[in-house]
Amino acid sequence: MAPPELVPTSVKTAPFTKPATLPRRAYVTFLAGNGDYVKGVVGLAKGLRKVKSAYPLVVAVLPDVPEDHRRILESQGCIVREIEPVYPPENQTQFAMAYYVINYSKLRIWEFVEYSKMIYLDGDIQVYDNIDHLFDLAEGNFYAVMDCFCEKTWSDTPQYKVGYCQQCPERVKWPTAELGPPPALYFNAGMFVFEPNLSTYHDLLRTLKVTTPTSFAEQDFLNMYFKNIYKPIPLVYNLVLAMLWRHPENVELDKVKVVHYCATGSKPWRYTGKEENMQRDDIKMLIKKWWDIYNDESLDYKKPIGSAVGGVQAEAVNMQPFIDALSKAAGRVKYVTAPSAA
Ligand SMILES: O=c1ccn([C@@H]2O[C@H](COP(=O)(O)OP(=O)(O)O[C@H]3O[C@H](CO)[C@H](O)[C@H](O)[C@H]3O)[C@@H](O)[C@H]2O)c(=O)[nH]1
Ligand SMILES: O[C@H]1[C@H](O)[C@@H](O)[C@H](O)[C@@H](O)[C@H]1O
Ligand SMILES: [Mn+2]
Repeated sequence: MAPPELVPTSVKTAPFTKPATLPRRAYVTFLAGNGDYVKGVVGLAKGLRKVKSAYPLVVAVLPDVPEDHRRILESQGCIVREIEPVYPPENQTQFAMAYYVINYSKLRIWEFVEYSKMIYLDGDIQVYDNIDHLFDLAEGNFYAVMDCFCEKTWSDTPQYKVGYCQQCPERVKWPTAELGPPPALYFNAGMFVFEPNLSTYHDLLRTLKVTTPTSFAEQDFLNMYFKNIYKPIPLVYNLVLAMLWRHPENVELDKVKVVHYCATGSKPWRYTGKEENMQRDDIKMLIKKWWDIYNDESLDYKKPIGSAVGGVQAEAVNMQPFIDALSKAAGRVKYVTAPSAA
C-alpha cells in the first residue's frame, strides 16, 4: 500500500492576529547509559540547528546517564529531562538485540504533557532537512514510517521466514491460506509524531504490564497499541538504511530528510566499515555527512544573551569592572539624591 500524501493541515490564524502562546511543540530523543550514544544526541542537536528547526530538543535521560554527559547536552541547547526506567514483565523472550529492553522506558515521553505535540527521534538519527511541518499533521493519529523486514534481525519472524516484506508486498505474496490475513502495517519506532497525554500514558503502562514482550520490545508494543490510528508517512522521514540494498527502487536518496543509522555497523561514531554493506558508496557518503555536522563548530549552541535557554543558567556577568569604574567616578561626581518624601 502506498503511503498517503502528506498534506499538512493549514494553521488557521486570522490576519494580523498573533497566537497568544507559541504552539507547545518539541523534538524528543532518548538516552540511556554512559556509553557513546551521547555523541548521537549531540549530532542530532546540531543537525536540527543546521536545518533551522524552530523547536527545541528534549532529551529523556535514564538515571544512569552521567552528569558530564547531561552537561554536554545542555551546553548544546538540549532540555534534559530525567525519566524513571520502565521494565517489561518478566519473560523468556530473546530480544532481537539484548539492549532493546531499555527502550520500554521511551513510554515515559507520553508524560511530557507540557508539549501538545512531539516528534520522537532515536539518537542514531540525523535530520538533513527541516521537518517542522510534520507538527502540522492532523491530530488524533500516530505517524511513523513503515519498516522493512528483510534484515537478519527479523529472522525469527514469520515475515522473514516466508520472505515477505511490506515494502514490496508483491515480490513474495503473503501466504494467506497458511498464515491467515497479512500482518498489519508495521512502523519503525525510531521516529514518530505523537501527542503526549496522561490518560494514554497511564494506559500504555497498564497495558504493558499484561503484554508478553516480543523481539522488537517497545517497537512491537507501540505497533500493537497504536495499530488503529497508525498513519504511514513517506520513507524520506526515516530512511532505515537497509532500504538502500533491500528496496533501492523505493528510495530517492537525494530527497531523504531523515536518516536512521540503524543497520548493523552503521552508527557513525562506531563506524569501522567492516560489516556487511558498510563499504557501499552511499553508506560512506552518509557516514561522512553525519561527521561533517558533528564536527562543525559553527553549529554549536550559542546561548542567547541574557537568557537561560536549554536549562542552562546564564553565566553570571562579571560586574567588577563596572563597580570599579563607578567607585572611581563617585570620588569626582557629586551624587544628586532624591528629595525625601517627608
Ligand atoms: O546504550 C544505549 C542504547 C540505546 N540508546 C537509545 O535507544 C535508541 C534505540 O537504540 P538503537 O537506535 O540502537 O536501536 P535500533 O534503531 O536498532 O532499534 C529500533 O528498534 C528498537 C527496539 O527496541 C527501538 O524501537 C528503536 O527506537 C528502533 O529504532 C538509541 O537511538 C538511543 O536513543 C541509548 O541511549 N543508549
Ligand atoms: O528495530 C529494528 C532495527 O532498527 C533493525 O536494525 C532493523 O532491521 C529494523 O527493521 C528495525 O525494525
Ligand atoms: Mn535507532
